[in-house]
Amino acid sequence: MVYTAEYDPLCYLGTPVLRNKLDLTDQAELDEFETAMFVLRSDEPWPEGDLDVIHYLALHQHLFQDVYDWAGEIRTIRIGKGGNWFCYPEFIANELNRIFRELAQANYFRGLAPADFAIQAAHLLAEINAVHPFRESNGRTQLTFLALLAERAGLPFNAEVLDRDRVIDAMIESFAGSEQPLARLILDIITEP
Ligand SMILES: Nc1ncnc2c1ncn2[C@@H]1O[C@H](COP(=O)(O)OP(=O)(O)OP(=O)(O)O)[C@@H](O)[C@H]1O
Repeated sequence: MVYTAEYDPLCYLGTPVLRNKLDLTDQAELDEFETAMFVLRSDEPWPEGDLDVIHYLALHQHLFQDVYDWAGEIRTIRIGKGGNWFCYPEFIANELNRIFRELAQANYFRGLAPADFAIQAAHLLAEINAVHPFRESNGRTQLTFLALLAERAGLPFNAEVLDRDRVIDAMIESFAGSEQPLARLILDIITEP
């Protein structure tokens, strides 16, 4: 997805297309390549870790290692979407440390009833989305991390519930301060059909 961004050295000069390992300068071709690599890497075992910041970065690195040199690295420019600006780069590391420290303090939402897990996970995802640590591919990393979190909490993860428009609408609402639609979505994902 193309972002609102300042001049970006990560892009091919004069274009919004991100430099990539295949040197694709056509956005549609890059999207196709990105999707194919994501599907392939998602199907492999994911990096081991402790559900902390390092683990989160490693997940992005794993999923997008074939596409971008900077996979797994925190972005260095300001970006936004639909008029919403995400965390300024100079604050990202601190914000991530805070968010994941709070996750550890909440014992990774283990032992919660599904409805409570959904509320807590919605808040977590809303916060990670507002930070938007990577230059690109934040959405897929967020959902992969959610799957990992659910698995570690012993809950199912029904990926077929993931309707793209519903996810985006819920994330946008969460950015505006209303986390209820996102919690509802997560509850549907972790509830046995
Ligand atoms: N206007 C907005 N305000 C806040 N968050 C948004 C907005 N538009 C999209 N998002 C969220 O940003 C994330 C997408 O980020 P990004 O494009 O980096 O990831 P992606 O994996 O490439 O995209 P996608 O999840 O759309 O495939 C998703 O969670 C999406 O819901």
